[in-house]
Amino acid sequence: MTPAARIQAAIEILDDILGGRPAEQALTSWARRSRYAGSKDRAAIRDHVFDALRARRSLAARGGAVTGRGLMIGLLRAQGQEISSFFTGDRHAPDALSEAEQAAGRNPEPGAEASDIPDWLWPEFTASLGESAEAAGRIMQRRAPLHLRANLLKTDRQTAISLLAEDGVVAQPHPACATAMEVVEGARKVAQTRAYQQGMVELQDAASQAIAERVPLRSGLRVLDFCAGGGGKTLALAARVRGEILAHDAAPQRMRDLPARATRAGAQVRLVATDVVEREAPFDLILADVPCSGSGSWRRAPDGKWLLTPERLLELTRIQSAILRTVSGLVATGGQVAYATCSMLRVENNNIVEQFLSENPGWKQDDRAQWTVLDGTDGFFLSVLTRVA
Ligand SMILES: C[S@@+](CC[C@H](N)C(=O)[O-])C[C@H]1O[C@@H](n2cnc3c(N)ncnc32)[C@H](O)[C@@H]1O
Repeated sequence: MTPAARIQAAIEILDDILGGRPAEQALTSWARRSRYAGSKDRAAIRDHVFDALRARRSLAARGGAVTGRGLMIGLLRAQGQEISSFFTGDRHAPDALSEAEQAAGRNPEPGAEASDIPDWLWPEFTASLGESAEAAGRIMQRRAPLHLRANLLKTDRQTAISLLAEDGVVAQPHPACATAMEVVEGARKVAQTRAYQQGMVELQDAASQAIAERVPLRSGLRVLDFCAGGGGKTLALAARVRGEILAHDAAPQRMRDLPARATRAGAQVRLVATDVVEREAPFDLILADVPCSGSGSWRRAPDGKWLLTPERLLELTRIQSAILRTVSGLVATGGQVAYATCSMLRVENNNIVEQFLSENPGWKQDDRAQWTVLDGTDGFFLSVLTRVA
């Protein structure tokens, strides 16, 4: 496909997404009906679509319309590209710009629009990030870095970096924690490397790894990952100890790949169904990596930023408080709960913990940490709570 044909494909997919279809489904549906597209075409089109979605609001201002065409015109303008060399009207290329399209478009307004944050969320976003809000918004307009975790059950970070290099992937240590690496070259080759296939490295954001490193874990503790999902943090915890980590999720199908991933990683993980969690209690340590807005990882799933509503955010905070109450009943005196989100919003982080502590005087907070996109990671929050009475 020519560069112009890729842009036309991105326009069609963006229109599908703007019509309400989730981004991944829209991309898959386009790929199914466009068998002529090779893997490089699909990757380039996906990049266009995600670049446009991350900065949807400011690009619509630049391009003059909230349509696939408007966003791609805005994207090319933001990149300083010559639009007429792609919008030619030739076969498979987008139609040439009309006079109205040439005249439309403006620079985004400073604040929420230039930072690509919905207006309703801007007060909460600025209250959460303070003076860094606009800088954080701008960072989130660009792609997230690719991070790997060295699996300490099988290797160390430096050996992993050397092994990856042998297979054409250049990675360097990331300062967030001792296992984290950032891929600086060869990102698309990671899954083919021996280090990945032999379970020496896992794909995982550096702050997600930093949470697993900071949780007060030691061998011999009874540990439950209560919201295990695909098991990214379960495996990172399991890599730190001898003995098993128990994994639970209210949607157990989310954990379906976890046993195979654990075997590949050499980790001991046991899945626990919801109806037997209480029978397994009390635990010494529970990680509650609760469902959240995902505002810390909107670079990876940018349609989440535009689909979030005030009502959904409120509902999420209620779910978060309810999960924290549930897990607090599953640890004995002296036991700990590590509450975590991949959000940068106060309402899902400090506010939930403060409310829990005010309602539960037998608990105290022992540790708290926050990572934002300004740290070169996704945004994450961790609070370690101890049952003292
Ligand atoms: C942020 S994700 C977990 C990500 C995972 N820990 C990781 O590192 O890959 C939150 C998970 O919580 C689960 N969940 C939602 N409500 C829950 C509940 N009431 N109890 C337990 N898990 C729940 C969801 O199914 C989802 O898999």
